[in-house]
Amino acid sequence: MERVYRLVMSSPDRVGIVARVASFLAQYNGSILEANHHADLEQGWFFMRNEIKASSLPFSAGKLAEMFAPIAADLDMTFEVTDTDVKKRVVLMCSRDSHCLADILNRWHSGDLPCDIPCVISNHEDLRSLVEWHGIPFFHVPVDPSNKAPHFAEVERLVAEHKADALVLARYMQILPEALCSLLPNKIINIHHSFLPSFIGARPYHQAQERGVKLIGATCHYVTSDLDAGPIIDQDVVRISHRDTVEDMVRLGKDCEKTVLARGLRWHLEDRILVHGNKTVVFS
Ligand SMILES: Nc1nc2c(c(=O)[nH]1)N[C@@H](CN(C=O)c1ccc(C(=O)N[C@@H](CCC(=O)O)C(=O)O)cc1)CN2
Repeated sequence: MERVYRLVMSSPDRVGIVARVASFLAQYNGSILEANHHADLEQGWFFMRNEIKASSLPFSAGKLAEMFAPIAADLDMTFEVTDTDVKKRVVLMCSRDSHCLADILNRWHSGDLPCDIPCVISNHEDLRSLVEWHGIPFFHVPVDPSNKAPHFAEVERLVAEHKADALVLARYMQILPEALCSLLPNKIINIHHSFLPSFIGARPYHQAQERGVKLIGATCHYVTSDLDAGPIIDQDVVRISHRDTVEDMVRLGKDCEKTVLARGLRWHLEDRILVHGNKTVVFS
């Protein structure tokens, strides 16, 4: 695959941003392979994402960031430069349900997810064999419901030890403390098994059954200390009827959860998600 640098930007909206960035890249013969931008007129904010052919530039991704910094400063712009040759290190977290974890591991194993998975952390032993079949270290870190602090201290230690760039909660069923959430802002991805903002928290399918809804769904979102209220990355829904039990919903929901999580993770890995406040712009 062609090595690409990704330049992801956001700033107060003004005329001339696209021209300034394009002229800067053209000045150094930068070949733009993909360009996306969006002006949020309500917020007065501008979002932009460029993919640049790495071999067309006479310098590294780090030098590109250094050369672009003065233009960003002039535009009050925040920006990031990433390099497709540098894979993100994604630590997965799970509990007992295997479908989302198995799907992510399979997509990674087949090369469909361009990331490294340095380890998997779980509060249960159930999924060890699945993870170790893929040759990935599995860490069982039990939770004492009366004192969860040791669990999360060990999770933080493992996250640091494995130099995680992102966490994926693949049906991990514990609420992360603020300290852990703030370690990786907008880099902890959760798959919640409801169409948020409906049915936050535990047992959303039971809540759906109780409410008598005709659609269930899944939501991939960034994790914050506000439970299931972080920036939404992707969602989808499945039709159900009065004939469906909670068990039917669990079965019908699994494909939806897997698809939504995989799509959300891929977009994160490709730097396609820009967060502003509690909302996202996704250049899918
Ligand atoms: N800080 C955050 N942590 C988590 C979030 C989040 O948005 N912020 N998302 C979840 C969501 N989730 C599943 O999708 C989830 C929500 C609530 C609970 C829960 O109440 N768990 C209990 C323990 C349950 C058990 O031991 O079986 C609790 O933590 O007290 C679980 C999952 C994931 N975390």
